[in-house]
Amino acid sequence: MDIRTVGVVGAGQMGNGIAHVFALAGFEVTLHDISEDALSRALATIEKNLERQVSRGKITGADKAAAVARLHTTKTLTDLGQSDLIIEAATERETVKTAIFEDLQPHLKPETILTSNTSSISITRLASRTDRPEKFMGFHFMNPVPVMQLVELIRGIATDEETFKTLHAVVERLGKTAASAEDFPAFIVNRILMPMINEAVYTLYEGVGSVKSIDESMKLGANHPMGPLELADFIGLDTCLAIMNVLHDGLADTKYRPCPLLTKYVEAGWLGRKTQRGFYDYRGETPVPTR
Ligand SMILES: CC(=O)CC(=O)SCCNC(=O)CCNC(=O)[C@H](O)C(C)(C)COP(=O)(O)OP(=O)(O)OC[C@H]1O[C@@H](n2cnc3c(N)ncnc32)[C@H](O)[C@@H]1OP(=O)(O)O
Ligand SMILES: NC(=O)C1=CN([C@@H]2O[C@H](COP(=O)(O)OP(=O)(O)OC[C@H]3O[C@@H](n4cnc5c(N)ncnc54)[C@H](OP(=O)(O)O)[C@@H]3O)[C@@H](O)[C@H]2O)C=CC1
Repeated sequence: MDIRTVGVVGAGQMGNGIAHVFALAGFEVTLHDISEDALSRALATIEKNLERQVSRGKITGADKAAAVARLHTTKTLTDLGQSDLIIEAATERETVKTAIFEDLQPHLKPETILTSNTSSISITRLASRTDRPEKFMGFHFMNPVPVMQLVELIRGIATDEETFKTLHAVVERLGKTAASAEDFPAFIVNRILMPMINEAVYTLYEGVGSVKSIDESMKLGANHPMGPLELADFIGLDTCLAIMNVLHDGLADTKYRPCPLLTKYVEAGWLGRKTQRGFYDYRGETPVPTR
């Protein structure tokens, strides 16, 4: 199937990155969010990140202008109905995602492919709540989307070969690399990455190290580009906790138990960069560790 028009649901950090790379690659993109604020912030972020690519000589000013012209926003979910491809990138909560697909369904063309950018939730279960499980897939981008090369492709039990091939070709058109993962909790990247982040939070909780020493250790001692706590703040602590809960519930192994300190930060509303406070406080000039 030839994909030309793309509807992105959720204009948070992933939704804006996904809209950015699709518009730059020549797709017509409509970005939806329930909040007007989120839509304006997303457009401002996309403009800033495109400008950064222009200033580093990665794209031209004309590429940027053309990408911006291909970007549309809406608060009305049904405006996405005529898209060839839907990418759901709303909050990591199954009830939120299921409701979005249910609301969209009556307005879709029969051939529209549905995908979710979920970090962890069962693709088979999300697909089973739609009228087209054979045209449903996990389409997992990494953060920051304009920079990261990988896209995980996750088939549900009913996903057909044509859908897989179509999305594989879309990933190539974006200039990214696809990796196939089976539909088990958190797939590949987060099955490995999130327990490491959770272990870093336990290391902090048990007083083995401070925020600064844990992050410095992993940056300088293991050559990670960001320390695990800095990365957790970057991803969003609510998303990290949601993924750990899916691993814990789905694999029924105590090794995936979310650290109580991670739960506490989320309960405080300290969700990381997006709320300006997490393992670091971002309200000043430079990030200050909170422990
Ligand atoms: C939770 C999930 O479900 C799955 C996930 O996504 S897990 C998270 C996966 N992501 C990671 O692990 C990210 C780890 N961190 C990194 O790789 C790096 O710190 C980083 C790429 C984010 C930033 O790198 P840095 O060297 O500190 O910063 P900086 O020099 O400003 O940026 C590096 C490059 O990225 C570009 N860049 C950074 N953010 C960007 C953005 N949002 N948009 C466009 N370009 C961006 C910069 O322009 C720069 O480009 P050049 O190399 O051409 O100069
Ligand atoms: N953060 C990361 O590093 C990665 C995240 N993901 C996945 O991407 C998805 C989005 O994550 P992320 O962008 O970080 O989250 P954010 O919290 O940044 O953004 C989520 C956005 O979805 C909006 N939203 C909530 N409910 C609805 C709805 N019913 N309809 C439309 N929009 C809605 C939220 O609005 P409001 O704020 O008003 O609630 C918010 O703007 C999640 O499934 C996450 O697991 C995948 C890869 C990496």
